[in-house]
Amino acid sequence: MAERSQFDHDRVLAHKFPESTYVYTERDAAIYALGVGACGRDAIDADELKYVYHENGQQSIQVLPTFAALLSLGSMTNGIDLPGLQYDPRLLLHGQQYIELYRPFPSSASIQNKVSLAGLHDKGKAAIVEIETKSYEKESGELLCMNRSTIFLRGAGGFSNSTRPYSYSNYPNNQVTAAKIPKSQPFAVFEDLIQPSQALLYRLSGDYNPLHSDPMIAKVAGFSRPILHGLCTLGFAVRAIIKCICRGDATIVKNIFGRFLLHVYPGETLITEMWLDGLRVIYQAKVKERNRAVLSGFVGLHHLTSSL
Ligand SMILES: CCCCCCC[C@@H](O)CC(=O)SCCNC(=O)CCNC(=O)[C@H](O)C(C)(C)COP(=O)(O)OP(=O)(O)OC[C@H]1O[C@@H](n2cnc3c(N)ncnc32)[C@H](O)[C@@H]1OP(=O)(O)O
Repeated sequence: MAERSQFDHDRVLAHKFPESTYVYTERDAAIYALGVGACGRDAIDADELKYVYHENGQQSIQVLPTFAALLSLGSMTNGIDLPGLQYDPRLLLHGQQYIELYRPFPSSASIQNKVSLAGLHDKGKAAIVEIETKSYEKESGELLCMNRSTIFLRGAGGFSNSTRPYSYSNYPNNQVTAAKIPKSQPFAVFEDLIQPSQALLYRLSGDYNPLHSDPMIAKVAGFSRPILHGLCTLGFAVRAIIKCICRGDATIVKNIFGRFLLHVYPGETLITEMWLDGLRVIYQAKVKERNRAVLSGFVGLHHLTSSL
């Protein structure tokens, strides 16, 4: 545990994160799409070929909305650097991700990321850090998306007074809350196999955390073998929602929230259950083999498709 004397609330809140740049091309968007299982069951999938190939003579490939999460990764590849917060990077887990999309992504772009601290919480056994990243297209200066990434640092809690554990956040509590899963039958269910090599493919999109590829590191972190990236699981679940609820039209996705409840092993089967609640899709993803929920959240839509 970090020593209490090292924690200085004012210093932490005054901390400035460096801006980061992220440049991507169509190739990156296609590798990402394959990494989250697009066309994984059917190489000519009518809803998904457009994410990996210039189908029907289209000028550029389309970009999945969850690609937005990669933009926030750039600011964290060297770890989370907060004054007074010490943690073992091998025990880091991704806790939650919230994404707001302001317009569809171009198939290639140069992005400027502005990064800030959105939250910090002392949970005793763990510290929770929330990082907000606003991503602007360099050429137009337009804001493309906002990501809020919640990082769960096991063993790094206890840095504040235990009778009044430190908790700070700079956004409304009701903006992102764990989704309440309805008791009713889901509106739609989608089953997908996560290939045994999925994490090895997904990491090529920029998250090279060895927790997802190195058996020894995975053991140190408490897992029997390397686990799947949380954002890969999120990509699978949102792709299922785009297929089943958006009828393949990803442009109607407005925002995305997911809480990672439990790790996923590559090679497992993911079942995504979806419920419609107005313009919000509540979802839960379960691992079939262990019958355990691993991810839950919501996807907000601009409108419903006419065929629903
Ligand atoms: C783009 C940005 C990228 C960022 C870098 C990411 C790098 C990646 O390479 C890393 C990954 O992808 S890791 C893989 C994905 N994540 C996971 O597999 C984690 C799955 N979840 C768990 O194991 C547990 O929920 C666990 C361990 C997280 C929590 O379980 P418990 O220890 O049992 O916690 P619990 O006692 O239930 O709760 C303690 C307090 O913590 C809050 N909390 C719990 N789960 C949370 C979660 N997932 N996210 C945020 N907060 C969470 C609880 O609310 C509780 O607080 P309180 O007592 O105030 O209610």
